Amino acid sequence: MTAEPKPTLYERLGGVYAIASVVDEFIDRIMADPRLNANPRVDAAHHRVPPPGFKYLVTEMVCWATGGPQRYTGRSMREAHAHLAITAAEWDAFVADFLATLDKFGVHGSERDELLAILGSTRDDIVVG
Ligand code: HEM
Repeated sequence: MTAEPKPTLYERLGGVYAIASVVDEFIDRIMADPRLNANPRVDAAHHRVPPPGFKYLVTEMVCWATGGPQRYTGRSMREAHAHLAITAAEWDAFVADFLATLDKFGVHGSERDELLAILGSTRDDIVVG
């Protein structure tokens, strides 16, 4: 008997349509979060960047990072966030928003843990100090 290969995280999440739906809700949530927009640089960028393009890039990145066939075409995390001076407290608010979105879509267990690990792996490139 040959063991079936474990489906990728991308497949277990439901592929691009499911991931794009989660990103859509998540970006709406963070762009309106007063804890994040209290940082004037984040607030300014959130009002300058058109949400559809932002959602497109984040969807591309999540699909790529979870093992999907997409390729991320945006800037590196360090390059995209260096000018924003994001603090540890802002990072924590961002993660709380992410968890609230996963709850809303019923993403639990291993999928939730694996997504949190991917998120956490970028922290040092995004948070200053
Ligand atoms: C794992 C965590 C994060 C991921 C995966 C992520 C992903 C991205 C991506 C893909 C872009 C677009 C890059 C490009 O334009 O080429 C971006 C830009 C941006 N991100 Fe994040 N981000 C993260 C954390 C954060 C946090 C914590 C904040 C705010 C507190 C934030 C605020 C922004 C803003 C405001 C922009 C637009 C910057 C600009 O164009 O001036 N991000 N992010």
